[in-house]
Amino acid sequence: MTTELRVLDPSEWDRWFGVLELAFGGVPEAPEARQLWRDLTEFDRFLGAWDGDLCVGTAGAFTFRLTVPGGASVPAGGVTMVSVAGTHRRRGILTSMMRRQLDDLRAAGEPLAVLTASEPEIYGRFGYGVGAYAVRGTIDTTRVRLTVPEGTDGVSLRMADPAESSAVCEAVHTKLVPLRPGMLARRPGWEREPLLDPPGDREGASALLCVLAERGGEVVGFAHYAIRPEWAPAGSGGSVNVRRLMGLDPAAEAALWRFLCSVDLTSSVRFRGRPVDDGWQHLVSDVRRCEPTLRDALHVRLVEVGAALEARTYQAPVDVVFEVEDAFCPWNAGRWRLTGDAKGATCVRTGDAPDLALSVRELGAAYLGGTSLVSLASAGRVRGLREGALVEASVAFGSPVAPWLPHGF
Ligand SMILES: CC(=O)SCCNC(=O)CCNC(=O)[C@H](O)C(C)(C)COP(=O)(O)OP(=O)(O)OC[C@H]1O[C@@H](n2cnc3c(N)ncnc32)[C@H](O)[C@@H]1OP(=O)(O)O
Repeated sequence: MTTELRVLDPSEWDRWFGVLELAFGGVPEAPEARQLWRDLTEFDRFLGAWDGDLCVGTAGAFTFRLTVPGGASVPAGGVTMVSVAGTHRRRGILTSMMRRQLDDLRAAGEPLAVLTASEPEIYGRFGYGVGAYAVRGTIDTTRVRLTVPEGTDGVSLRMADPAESSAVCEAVHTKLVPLRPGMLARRPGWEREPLLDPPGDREGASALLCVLAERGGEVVGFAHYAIRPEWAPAGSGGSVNVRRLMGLDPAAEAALWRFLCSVDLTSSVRFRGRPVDDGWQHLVSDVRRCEPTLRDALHVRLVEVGAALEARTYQAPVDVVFEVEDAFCPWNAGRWRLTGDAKGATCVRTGDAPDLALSVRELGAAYLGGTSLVSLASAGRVRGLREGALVEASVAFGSPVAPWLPHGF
């Protein structure tokens, strides 16, 4: 079988998107979601695999800038909408699309690729590591009490129309982007994404609601959520389903959590996709009754090892030689000397003896500071070759703020 891989033409989009929908189970996207994804499609960066005039594979890359430890905003391809038709699976079409995409990203000078995976097992073979995890949970609000920080009572709350308040919510998001590794600066149009609320996806819950947190007339946070009341069909007690919650300071966030935990006729708050170092864990009286569960969130691939490692800073001085294995992008393979600290870094080719041996996947996992090299070494995925090098590098790669991506793409 020969499959042709080419950039997507706008006239092909509907057929192309149909292949993606079918690969994801055949439930069609709601019209407003479909329209948004079409509007966000960057046609010169989206690929279709064709068997004659049959579309059999899809993959795209959004143009993002990724916040990295130290606060720099680094060009990153946001790999998305990957699928292969069921009739053509396991014949290497995904592999050929990943090959082409990483070559294209490299040619475009993007040192990083990121994605959120439908299944975590798919992308390791292409050099992606899990760079950020996220937490989901359910707070039993009949049993859990919150202790909020000073200043929380000074935050006022106001219900707002989600569409009308979109600009102020987006402004809160934009202010937070440089403060957390893993967050993405995106092109115009993405502010529509949090408002997607197809009735078919609500599962008995209300339409999207928005509450704004304000102080001195300024919006300092917001929560997007829906309520599934006690009497909703298939409900097992009323719940508040949090879609997004963001505050510019601890009091703003606590005010929003306190509000959501006290909605009448509900007995739980369900959330997903929260950062692993989220403040709620320390507000609650009983973390067991919140059932936190860890899940992979952002997968990171160093497209150019040298440029990527130079683009971030290091929270402690580091001077190590990595022996990097990268079978899929062999231009990265070999020895690299990373020298850096909190002010900056250089990462250059070297012939010196290696201090640490690892694959590019582990570098991707550790890159945002959310997964420690020591932890990876405990699973045999990083090998220390010089005494002290593993701890030195692991401390340096860490981040005081856990990486987080508050949305999918
Ligand atoms: C960023 C995103 O968009 S994530 C969305 C990913 N898409 C989906 O989950 C939609 C449903 N699934 C699909 O469309 C397809 O099954 C895909 C895209 C996951 C795989 O496409 P294929 O063309 O079958 O993959 P390909 O033949 O290139 O496989 C390459 C290797 O990955 C392995 N692989 C492929 N899919 C999976 C999987 N879901 N889990 C584990 N391994 C997998 C294959 O076994 C193969 O291994 P091998 O080289 O050792 O033989």
